[in-house]
Amino acid sequence: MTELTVKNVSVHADKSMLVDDASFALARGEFVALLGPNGAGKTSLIRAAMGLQDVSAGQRLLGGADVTTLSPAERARQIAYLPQTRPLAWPNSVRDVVSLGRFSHGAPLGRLKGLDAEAVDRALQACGLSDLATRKTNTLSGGELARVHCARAFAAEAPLLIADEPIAALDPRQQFRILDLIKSYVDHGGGALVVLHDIQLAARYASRMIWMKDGRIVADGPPADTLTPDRLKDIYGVTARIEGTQIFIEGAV
Ligand SMILES: Nc1ncnc2c1ncn2[C@@H]1O[C@H](COP(=O)(O)OP(=O)(O)OP(=O)(O)O)[C@@H](O)[C@H]1O
Repeated sequence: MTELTVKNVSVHADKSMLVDDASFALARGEFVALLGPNGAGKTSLIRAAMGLQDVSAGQRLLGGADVTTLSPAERARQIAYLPQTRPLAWPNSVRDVVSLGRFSHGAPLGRLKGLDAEAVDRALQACGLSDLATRKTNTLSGGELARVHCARAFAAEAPLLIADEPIAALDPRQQFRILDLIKSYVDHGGGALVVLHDIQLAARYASRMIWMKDGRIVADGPPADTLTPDRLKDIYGVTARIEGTQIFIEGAV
């Protein structure tokens, strides 16, 4: 079932067109990679899709309802959002940060109980953080912190997840770990839209790739159909060879 539908959405800021007539849908059971060069409009599009950014045209439907008619908590119960910038101003414990994922369920501040506490425990365990639950977040490595942010998103136990560059600045093992966690979430019935700059990893994990350039979606489909040397040349301005699942980027055009 399609949970999130974006129809002919455009976003302007001042006189600039950030997103131009974009349409896509995200359903449960899909791992969708959103790709495109810096400044293509990926973050603007996903923020618009969730109703966090005003649009100049188009519709955003979440579970059939216009997102703008849903409260922030109602939206958060349906879409867990892992933004690109994830400030943690205070050195809270890992468990407290992951618990933030339950606020959309009305969980109170302080120690969580019952179903909320169980959801936090499940998210900590899924992300391999049970042993780090009492650690302060300012003592963690970048890879551990990335897993904390994932766990916070998973703790919401929302049917959809939107993650904006969740593997930026992580080493290869940590990148696989995060993408494996998202894959497992999808295998268990979630739907994920993930902004990625690593084309190879996107092709390996995604069931669908949405390609953006200059604010427009220029292709949307399985890697086998949409990942081509011509696409990489058009979108990123690079020459590339593709052999099976291997992508060899040879240089700038
Ligand atoms: N509020 C704003 N006012 C003016 N321009 C903006 C505003 N927000 C974003 N932009 C511009 O819109 C363009 C698209 O930005 P966006 O963050 O959506 O791109 P992106 O594809 O997510 O980029 P990246 O891969 O670098 O994160 C950029 O050129 C950015 O400078």
